[in-house]
Amino acid sequence: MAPLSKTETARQSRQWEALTPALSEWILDAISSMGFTKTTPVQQAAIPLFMGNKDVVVEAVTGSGKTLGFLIPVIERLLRLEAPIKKHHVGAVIISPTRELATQIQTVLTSLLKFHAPSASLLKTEDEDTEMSEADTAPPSFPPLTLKVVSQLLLGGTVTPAQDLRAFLKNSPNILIGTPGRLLELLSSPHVHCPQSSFDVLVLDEADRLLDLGFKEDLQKILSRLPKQRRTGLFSASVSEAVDQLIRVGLRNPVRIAVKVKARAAPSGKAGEEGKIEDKRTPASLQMSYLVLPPTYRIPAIQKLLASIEPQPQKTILYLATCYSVDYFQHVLPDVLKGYTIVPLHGKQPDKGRRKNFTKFVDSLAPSILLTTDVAARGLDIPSVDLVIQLDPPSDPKTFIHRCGRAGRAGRKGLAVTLLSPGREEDYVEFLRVRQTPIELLTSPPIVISAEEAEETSADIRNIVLKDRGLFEKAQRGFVSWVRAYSKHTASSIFRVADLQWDHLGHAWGLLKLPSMPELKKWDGDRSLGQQIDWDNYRYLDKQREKQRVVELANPESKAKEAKPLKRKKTEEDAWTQKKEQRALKEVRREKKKAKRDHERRANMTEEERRKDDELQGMIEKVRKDVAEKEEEDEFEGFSD
Ligand SMILES: Nc1ncnc2c1ncn2[C@@H]1O[C@H](COP(=O)(O)OP(=O)(O)OP(=O)(O)O)[C@@H](O)[C@H]1O
Repeated sequence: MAPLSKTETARQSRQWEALTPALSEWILDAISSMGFTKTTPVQQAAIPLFMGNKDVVVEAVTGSGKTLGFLIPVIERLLRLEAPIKKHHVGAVIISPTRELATQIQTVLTSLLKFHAPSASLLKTEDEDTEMSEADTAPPSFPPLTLKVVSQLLLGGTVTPAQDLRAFLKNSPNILIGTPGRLLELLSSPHVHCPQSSFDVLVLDEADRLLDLGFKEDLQKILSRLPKQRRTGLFSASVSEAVDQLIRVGLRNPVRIAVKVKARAAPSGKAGEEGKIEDKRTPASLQMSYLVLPPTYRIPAIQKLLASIEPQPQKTILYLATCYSVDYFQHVLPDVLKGYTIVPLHGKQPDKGRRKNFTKFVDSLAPSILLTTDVAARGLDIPSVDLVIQLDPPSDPKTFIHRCGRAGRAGRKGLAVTLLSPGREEDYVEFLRVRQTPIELLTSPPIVISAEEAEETSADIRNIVLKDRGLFEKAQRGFVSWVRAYSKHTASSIFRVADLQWDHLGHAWGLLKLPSMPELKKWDGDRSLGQQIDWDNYRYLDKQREKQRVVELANPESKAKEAKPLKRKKTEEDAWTQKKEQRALKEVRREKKKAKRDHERRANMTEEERRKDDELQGMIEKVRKDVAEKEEEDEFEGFSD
């Protein structure tokens, strides 16, 4: 691949009008009305190449304007075809890993197309919902051979595949934007055509994520349904080795465009010595920081951070490791982080709720915190997010820059803070530095937490849990899922279950006892966490559940009787639990053996060899765990809660 000369790019003017080939007048109008006076560096480099006849692989920091960097060339290419694309033929496909991101791409596309009269005439307008006369709302008509861009959004969970097909047949879109599964379903229909004569361009947004194990198969099937003669663009803030594989499969002599940021590294400490200038994979406007705190100090630290940042953060994203942890903390945090609207968002929420919550966060006028998982790590463009907090670093280090990059977008100031535990987790800082993602200790605002404050917050959380037995169950489930996620960190030599301080974690979560789980088999600490709970009088807030509990408590036989019809399910669950425990035990044993082997193998390695070895082992481990997790999730889906 021929890398683009950076100096050459820098010399060019950053005016939209100066791009060659020149953009259409209506696109220039659209961009100017959006208030974008200059191109961003990635747009400057990618638009002319992708509009011309080049395949591109584009890596540019989060929030740097990649969406327009591919949408403008896609539109321009379709509108420069010699004749309109035939009915039920597709000219372009844009693939995104999440529904939210696909929806966002569609929104940006629509806001551009409003400026293209022939395409705008086919957009559904708000007027359709008003009571204007037909004559007022009738779209202007254009000769049949006028080139137009019509798009369709394809998302799992919203409408059925049959409805997608019906909409396709009715509107005959020439751009499809969607998540891989739904796109594949539509492209598999014999009524949807992508022949060489019509199909022009494919875009993979967040390309590296699309190549992760979960999507790879669908993606390859999609590729097999598209003609080989086409333009292809891969866009992401983190182009990994996996993308290099795809380049070999689907791209022709692509140009690689890498827009990185130069930053001065932290000085070595020697007198008069300045830090070196290094490449950074995160935007200059984003301050990337960390705090080292024991588990019980973390929520008080978040309280303090929110209180000491000036001006007060209006939109914050707080990342947790799992859906079940979000499901638990959404009930606890409103009482602990007072003054903030807490909005939960995770992949196990029903689709309608997920969309509603996302809109609630985006539209909120009050200071709000989106409590979420990696489902909201990539691509989401909510310009008013000024703070990102990672209560847990992500299992996959690639996700790290995407999570942080939800703040500090398009040159706006942002702060991303990652919370690490003292000890081995502190090695994560160096681990990130080597990956051109330097983070620095947060010193301003200073966050100092006393042991009393930490204890008080744990007690507050526990008191919230004590009000509802249902919350206790959510806490237990959330904690187990968190431990499981922790054991799956790619950087497995940094995040080790064996190093976890169970009692501290239990208090930090407000647990009333530690759940019984294989990871705790050999732990001889106090599983009751020093709590004396009157379990018989510990009530559910939910009236139905409480009634049932009281009946069962008074008459244990009725419980046995009631349980009878469920016997088959119970047996299955028991078997599942046993199987899970055995698997986890095996895992613990294997990890121990592996740690011993690794120690012997690495004893004579240089630091560089060790770093490479870490990367390699991490990749192997991730593939193994992804497969195991998928198997386990498939089993788990079979049981209702
Ligand atoms: N030329 C421009 N000038 C100023 N702002 C711009 C320009 N182009 C795009 N933006 C704005 O920058 C923000 C980030 O753009 P976008 O979402 O495309 O970033 P991205 O590079 O795709 O980020 P990520 O890697 O996180 O997906 C958006 O709010 C967008 O409207």
